[in-house]
Amino acid sequence: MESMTFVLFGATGDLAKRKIYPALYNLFIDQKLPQSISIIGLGRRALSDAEFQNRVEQSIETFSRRVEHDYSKMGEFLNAFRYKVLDVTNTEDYGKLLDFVEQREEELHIPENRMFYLSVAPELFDGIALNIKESGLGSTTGWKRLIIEKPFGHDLESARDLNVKLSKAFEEEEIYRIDHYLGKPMVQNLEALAFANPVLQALWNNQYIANVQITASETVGVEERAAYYDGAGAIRDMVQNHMLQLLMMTAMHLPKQISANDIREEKRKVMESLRPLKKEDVGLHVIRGQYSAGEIHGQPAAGYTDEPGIEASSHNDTFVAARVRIDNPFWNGVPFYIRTGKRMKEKSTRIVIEFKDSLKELYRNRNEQTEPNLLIIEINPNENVSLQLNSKNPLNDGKMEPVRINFTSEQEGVPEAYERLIFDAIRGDSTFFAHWKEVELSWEWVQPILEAFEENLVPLHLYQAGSYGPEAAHHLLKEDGFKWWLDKEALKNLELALQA
Ligand SMILES: NC(=O)C1=CN([C@@H]2O[C@H](COP(=O)(O)OP(=O)(O)OC[C@H]3O[C@@H](n4cnc5c(N)ncnc54)[C@H](OP(=O)(O)O)[C@@H]3O)[C@@H](O)[C@H]2O)C=CC1
Ligand SMILES: O=C1O[C@H](COP(=O)(O)O)[C@@H](O)[C@H](O)[C@H]1O
Repeated sequence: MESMTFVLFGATGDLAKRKIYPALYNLFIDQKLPQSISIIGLGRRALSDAEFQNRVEQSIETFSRRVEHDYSKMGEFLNAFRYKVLDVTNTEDYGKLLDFVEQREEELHIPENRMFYLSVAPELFDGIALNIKESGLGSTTGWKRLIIEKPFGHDLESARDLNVKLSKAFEEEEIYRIDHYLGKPMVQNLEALAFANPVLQALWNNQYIANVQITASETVGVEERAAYYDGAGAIRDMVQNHMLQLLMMTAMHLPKQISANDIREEKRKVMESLRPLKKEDVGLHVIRGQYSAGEIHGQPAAGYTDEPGIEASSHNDTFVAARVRIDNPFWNGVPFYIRTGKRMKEKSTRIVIEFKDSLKELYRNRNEQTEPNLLIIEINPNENVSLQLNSKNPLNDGKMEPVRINFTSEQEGVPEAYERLIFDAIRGDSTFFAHWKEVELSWEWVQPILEAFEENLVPLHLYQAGSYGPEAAHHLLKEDGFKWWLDKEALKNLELALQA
């Protein structure tokens, strides 16, 4: 792996502490960092190198999935870290930074390979990129890369504007837009599931699939992020990025080659085939919700408008469900349902693929009932793939019952999303980062929804904290003759039936 400099803007922030340092540490332990690496943390507050290294160590002790007890390893790791005060709006500071980067490159015999990680507020992204270019930090004889955090814009126009500004300093191939869902092992495994298994590959189309359901439900509420979340809502926070990325990963078709460009090309094709929504019709296909007071795991939970920092009159969406149509020959006629919400009954990110049930009538004529076959891909908190089939139970008079076959189970020591993504960026593999075209097409699809919400054209359904979201989200599927699969209660019933 090539030696490099890793420049971290926002080195004193929350994301650096909780995700980035633990990820770098685990990569180091697994020998997945370059032999020579100079890591330069930047922030406004004054810190010595020793104080900074101490903070990094504390963050690893608190947040890393593992800590090695061999202290010399920790010392070796921390030795790569230096800290510089830099106000991102002060152009002079970038000149000083360039001098320091070059000095470290010389000391450590590192070629001019420079990674710039922007872990700062999004309104600072474009200014930093421009200053990197103008200061000469970006003029390297090696490579340069930019890792950028979400959110990428606030709507279609601001995202396009940001992209134009970034592209003055970095080529598209040099920009790594993080969507941490793309770093989750089971999301990365979607590619293998659909493409490396001929049995599934043959069924991956509208001839066999009745509908696809993508759920990301959370039990947490707005927490300490009122200022950001109340202006973003579930639609910007989850749907525009994570949910549509999951949809792309599920609906894309076998590329000519398994390469970053070919996979991105297939994802782009999916987004280009999404049936656009008209602002006036958004209410027919999209459900908007907000949590009211309720109970989570037996504890009382406040309603959204009673949360600290949220106005009593807020109409912000904490829940969104939508029916998405993909107008291409593979998916014509197959609704994709997406659903995400805060303060719901359970934490569960999963994709359920419901297969067509062509034998249902045959069995119904014999007074027997079959359940549809389901492929269940659990992403978080459990990782699992299972298939639900019908089978006769010899202990129950040969009655037809659904059985589930599990293919994978939780494994110890699986790298976290940030570890995988930072590792990929270090070796220049952009497969699991969001390409600008995907981001732009996602904003294009979401834009009428933003406008319909803004103009209150879509009712805001209240749902109790600790529930499965508003009833309207269930009606959305009922209209098409379907239901949401495998909310935990349903799963429990299924297991009880199996045990009986
Ligand atoms: N935290 C999280 O879980 C997640 C965060 N993100 C994204 O990551 C990015 C960082 O978030 P987070 O770490 O939570 O933010 P924080 O507010 O915790 O940290 C912000 C960082 O930016 C630095 N900073 C602010 N202004 C300046 C300035 N003018 N010049 C130099 N440095 C500055 C701060 O340094 P100092 O205080 O020393 O000035 C601090 O290190 C954001 O884009 C956020 O949307 C994305 C997903 C999850
Ligand atoms: O990006 C975000 O994701 C988290 C949910 O992530 P997960 O990995 O726990 O599923 C969400 O809570 C947060 O609001 C959002 O910004």
